Amino acid sequence: MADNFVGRDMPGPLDQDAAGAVEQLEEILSAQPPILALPPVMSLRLGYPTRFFFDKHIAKSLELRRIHPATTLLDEIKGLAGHYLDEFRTNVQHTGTSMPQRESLGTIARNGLFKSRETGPRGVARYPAECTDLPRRISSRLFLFRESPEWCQFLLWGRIGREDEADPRLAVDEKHSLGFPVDQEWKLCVRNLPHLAPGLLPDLQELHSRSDLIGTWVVMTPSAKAESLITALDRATIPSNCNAGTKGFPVLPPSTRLDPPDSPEPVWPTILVLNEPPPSSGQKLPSAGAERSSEDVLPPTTRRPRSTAYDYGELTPESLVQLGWARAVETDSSVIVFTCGTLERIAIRHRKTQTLYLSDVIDITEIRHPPYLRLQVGLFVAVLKDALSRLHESEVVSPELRRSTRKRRAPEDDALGNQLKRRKTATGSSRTFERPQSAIKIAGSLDFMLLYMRYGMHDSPVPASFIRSAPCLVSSGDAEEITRPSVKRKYLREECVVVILGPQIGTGATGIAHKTSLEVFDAQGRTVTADIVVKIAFLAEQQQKMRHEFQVYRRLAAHKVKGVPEVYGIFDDLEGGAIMLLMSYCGTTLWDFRVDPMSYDLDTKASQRTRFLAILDAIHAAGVRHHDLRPLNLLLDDNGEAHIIDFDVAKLDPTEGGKRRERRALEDLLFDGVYPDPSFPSLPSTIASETDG
Ligand SMILES: Nc1ncnc2c1ncn2[C@@H]1O[C@H](COP(=O)(O)OP(=O)(O)OP(=O)(O)O)[C@@H](O)[C@H]1O
Repeated sequence: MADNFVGRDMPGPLDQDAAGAVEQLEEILSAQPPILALPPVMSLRLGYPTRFFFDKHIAKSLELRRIHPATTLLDEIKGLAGHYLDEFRTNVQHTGTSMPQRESLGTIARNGLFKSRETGPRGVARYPAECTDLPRRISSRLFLFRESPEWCQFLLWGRIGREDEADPRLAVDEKHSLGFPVDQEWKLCVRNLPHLAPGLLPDLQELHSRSDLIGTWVVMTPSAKAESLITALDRATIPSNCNAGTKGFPVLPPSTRLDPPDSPEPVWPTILVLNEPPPSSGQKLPSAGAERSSEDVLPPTTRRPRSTAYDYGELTPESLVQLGWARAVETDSSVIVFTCGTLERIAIRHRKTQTLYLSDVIDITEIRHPPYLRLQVGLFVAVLKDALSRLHESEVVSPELRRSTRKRRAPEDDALGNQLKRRKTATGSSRTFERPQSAIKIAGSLDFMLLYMRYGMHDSPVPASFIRSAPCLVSSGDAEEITRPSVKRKYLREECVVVILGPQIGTGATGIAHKTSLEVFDAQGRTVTADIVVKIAFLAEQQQKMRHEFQVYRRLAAHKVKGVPEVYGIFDDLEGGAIMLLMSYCGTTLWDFRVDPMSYDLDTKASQRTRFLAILDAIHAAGVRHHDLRPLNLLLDDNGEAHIIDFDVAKLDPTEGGKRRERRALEDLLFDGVYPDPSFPSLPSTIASETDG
């Protein structure tokens, strides 16, 4: 398990004296990394992932405003590696240390080639994951475990994010970072850390609790285009406006969010040449606090022909920088590495001046001063040092800005991925959700929606415009299918449903679920609100699943089934990319109510178990089989009322035998704690067609 990564000494030659040890280290770090070779693939698009939807909603104070060259950055990083190697040289404690084996680099490369078995960014990511194994061991030994006789693998590198798994058709993926080993409960794995430098343990624990992803790596597959993008990054211009195209919208009251500060003692002082405030974004916003704008709301004029169409943006130097920057804001990283396995650039995000400082281009297999692996040692030390030095500065930062990425992880088979294998998560908020029917009723009759994001790094400068594409099932249970209304040139404020997305509460195969506040005006002009849940789907398959799920809810609503979410419709993003299912909040999952986090025992009362079975009977009576009954889809609300959610793989008109088997499976789950591994999403077998008898 995760513990394996800690304290695993690499077998090495006999003890060294100080000079010999350093010499051996230098030799290891001078080795040239192998050349990356990937299996050929048919077509991969070097496009901007659909996450650009979220990037349009980054708070103004966190946006990228300026790019500046940092010609001394590589020297700074090289100097840092040198400093810690010198310290190692003078530190007598290491006598008796066995060296990590240089040969391990040899085992990953044959004839100077690193052959990745996988394709796309996954294949490229294997390269740093394995080639930087030694630099990671060495940097953690030099910086964190100064007295250790071992070269343990404490720093992990990999990809996270099952919540929006890497699109296999894309040749770029920005979700890579450093991380620490964790235990089953996602706590920093502190066993076998007796040699941690004094006083560091609480800091590491705090760092891990705030952000378990350190640094941002944007990985592209190697190609002439990827190389030209990396080369041209310093010529990228900042677009004056990359927000949604809505105009005349109401502005939310100012947020109380505090943005994280930079380190008071930057690891890269010579590169920070700018001290003046960031240039303005050039965008004119309506005056703040204009809760009720006198202007009409104007939907964007440039629209995608079909809002459900999933399309990648163009990957240009501008959008590549934007991609890395947005991810760094999300993970609160100061360092962004752009790599395509052949060329690389290191960038520093300076928060105060909203500036990205860009290093010179690094030719991975050619660079000699410093050699690539030595540069990596300095880089990893720099990333850690910066993150730790910012810890005490950012104590005041609102916990809201802490990342919401510690949700369901993508288990990839690299070191970080393996330990990140995790169930989908509900935050188990104690907040009580209200659901005044008046707000829902009014919203049910409106077709135009303004979406604001307000959580973490998001504070929409401009809301996105959405149009209804499926009806509210509460206003009319047996709602007719609606054709998407045509978009009007302008809307009065009272014609708009305002939704303000809060933090994620869970993720799954269909999309990302958020706590959301819904606001509309009533007939008297008063604002009425309701707390709801919104599930967002981006990819074409997700959207298809979501529309199927809606059809299932329609059937359930027509049969007046209680104990399932109330559904308030689907809205499509006018500028493309996303569709959203609006529904009622159903509480916390049984998984989160486990008696003991280490066990699979569920904490339910007899009456709740009976109620879950009664809900399933009603679902079956309506002619629906759920096909995915797991503790993550069984919820108890604040009043202890049972709910069954997640009908994206449900089937209509199932066989009697299928229904009986599903009921027995639910009984097993509720009474005997027998259920599928919650780490994994709906298994293909559960989606299989209804052929059973
Ligand atoms: N109406 C709701 N009320 C409360 N929490 C919800 C609601 N809908 C979704 N969630 C949370 O979000 C998580 C993911 O939602 P859901 O299961 O609907 O997504 P999915 O993409 O269909 O997942 P799966 O991969 O299991 O099919 C749930 O496990 C739950 O924690």
